[in-house]
Amino acid sequence: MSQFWKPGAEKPRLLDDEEGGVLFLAASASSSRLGHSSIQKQRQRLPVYKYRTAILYLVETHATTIIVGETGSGKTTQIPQYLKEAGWADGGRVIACTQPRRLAVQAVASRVAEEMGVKLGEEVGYTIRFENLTNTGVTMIKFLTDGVLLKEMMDDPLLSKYSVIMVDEAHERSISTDILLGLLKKIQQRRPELRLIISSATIEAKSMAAFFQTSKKHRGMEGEVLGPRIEPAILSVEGRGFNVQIHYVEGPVSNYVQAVVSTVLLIHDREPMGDILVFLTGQDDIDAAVKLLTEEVQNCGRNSLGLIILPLYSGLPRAEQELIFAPTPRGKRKVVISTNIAETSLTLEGVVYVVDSGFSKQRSYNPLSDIENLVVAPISKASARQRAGRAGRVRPGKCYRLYTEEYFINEMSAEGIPEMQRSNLVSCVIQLKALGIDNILGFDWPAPPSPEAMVRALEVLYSLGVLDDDAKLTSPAGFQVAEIALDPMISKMILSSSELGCSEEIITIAAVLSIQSVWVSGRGAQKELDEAKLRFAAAEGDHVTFLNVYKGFLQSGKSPQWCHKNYINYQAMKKVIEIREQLKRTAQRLGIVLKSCETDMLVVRKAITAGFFANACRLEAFSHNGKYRTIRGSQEVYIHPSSVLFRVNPKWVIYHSLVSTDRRYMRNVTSVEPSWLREAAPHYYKHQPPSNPMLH
Ligand SMILES: Nc1ncnc2c1ncn2[C@@H]1O[C@H](COP(=O)(O)OP(=O)(O)OP(=O)(O)O)[C@@H](O)[C@H]1O
Repeated sequence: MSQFWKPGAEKPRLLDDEEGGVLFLAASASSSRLGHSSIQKQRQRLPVYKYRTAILYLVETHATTIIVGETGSGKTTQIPQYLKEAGWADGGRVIACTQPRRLAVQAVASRVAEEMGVKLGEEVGYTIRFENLTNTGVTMIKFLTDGVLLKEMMDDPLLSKYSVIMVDEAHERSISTDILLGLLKKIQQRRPELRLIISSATIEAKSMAAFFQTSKKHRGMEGEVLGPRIEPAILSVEGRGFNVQIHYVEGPVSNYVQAVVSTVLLIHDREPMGDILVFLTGQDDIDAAVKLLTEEVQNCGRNSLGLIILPLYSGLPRAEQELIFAPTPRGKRKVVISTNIAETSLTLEGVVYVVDSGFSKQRSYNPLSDIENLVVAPISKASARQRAGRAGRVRPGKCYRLYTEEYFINEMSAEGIPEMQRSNLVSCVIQLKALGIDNILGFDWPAPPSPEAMVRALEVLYSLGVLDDDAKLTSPAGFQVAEIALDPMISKMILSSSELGCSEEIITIAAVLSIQSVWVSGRGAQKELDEAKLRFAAAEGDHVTFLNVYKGFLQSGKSPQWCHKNYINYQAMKKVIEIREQLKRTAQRLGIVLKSCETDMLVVRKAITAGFFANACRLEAFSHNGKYRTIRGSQEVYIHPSSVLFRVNPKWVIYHSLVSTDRRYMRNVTSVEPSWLREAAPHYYKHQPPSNPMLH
């Protein structure tokens, strides 16, 4: 291992072997078996405990408190409890703590309930989309995603039941977090008694403080200043849990999936027991790594029984995701191979080793071409630290970075670019409109998006019939699209399917589009996979092919063997069923009639066009290599090799998303008629007169 790996120069800041040993022993038993007094002792050992009084004082006296503390210092699990102990949840008030990700919401809520010795869903609860485990009048601490808190604002614009709102992991700067920060600043001006805590491991505290600095004081009848101090307080929590030794590769890695597999095997062969958490980019990488690792373990005659290999990504069914929390059986080692969904707030008790590929899938958006891509891109130092922080939470750990130390120091950016500035803003604008924010261009953002991106979003929403001439939500379509709370293009497709009589089919398609892929993307079986796809392939394209796969899955009695035989990802299909059920409930709530069009795929394609007309492309005349151009923006794009329309190259297509590798590829493609585009969005294509060759 020493030839490949070089220990990092960074010195451990807190390493107390004796204490580590004690905690290790305690935590190696499942924490549910820990006594209450043990848990209380653990709580008091966390670095944040020393700051309890300071935190409570600052929250009492300041409208906004910014807390910066190393990962594992105890911010997420402890601060809400301190607030509750200090009375902030008295009188029916609620303390909210937001997280960017659902998995973290559930995990942290159940940990805090356990620490408080209460049943989850009572004093401590959580809400994520489609799932509310709280008890009104009883729940005092509520964990929720920032997206859910935004949704709550639709019914209660001032979030009046909350006394303190803690926006956790603010450094992630997801679109929802940024919208939330902007809106909370507004709410504070109307509700001086509301307290905000912005917490993160690495946040740029000064710029965040500048954002929350407001000159507007709350004054009483006599002009006296009322309420807490309006300039934000900044508190830095020193110290972290346990030491994490960082190792870097000596030279750049050419294939990170392969490198991940070799590193896991090396750890398994040479390092003492302890689970491994690997960070890769997405489902395809993860599936490939799981397959490769399983084969390696079997082929090399290693003790395969010793390794439990678990994938983790958002497209996995809940039950599968939760396997990562199960205690590792004695004598075995768990390897969790994950996207960045496990990057923040999660504590996996057994994890001692982290392997960091240095990459993640990130959105990138060019407002001039109006093209949004999902690209595999290098992570920031902030992310790298979060990833390393998943080890060393209940005992010392090691992190293996698949990049060089020089790269980390000199080339990796300190923070990621806020999602707001690298995304298509269609969903963001609709959310703000639904919350009654009319002057979107003048909204006070923590990091303003480009005006071009805003204008593009307004234009698409207008063409989708979601906004009217005054840029207000239309009724009922605009409000319904906002209520469905998916990508507005998908929501519009669902609404149109109701009129076209194919909502059953379109809801299935919407569910499939919400996961990364229904196919097994293993290595070395491309030919078999292609053959399997042919069995389901529909001439109309990928969307109708998904309907064939779904039908086949139901006819097989949802059989895992059938999936295996047909190179279909069984877990993904279970997730499709799960999401489909949720969408059905939403559709019913909105009064959408669930109806099947049976075999009439023309209406299905029309409904898809009604949502995705903005993603239309035309095959270039005389193109022999399948080159398409987008209608708006005239960008060069190609059909992705995974599409059933690859090499078929119909003249007109629409796509669901783009990925960039050597070229820009369209994923999930369906052939359409140009006349449907004009029908679906006359405004959007109004600059493309009938005489324009692009629309013929
Ligand atoms: N489920 C759990 N099982 C065992 N210990 C846990 C669990 N959850 C939290 N802890 C302990 O509490 C510590 C603090 O966790 P917490 O999530 O509050 O930290 P944090 O400062 O918010 O870190 P991060 O920024 O990484 O979320 C962990 O390092 C760990 O020691």
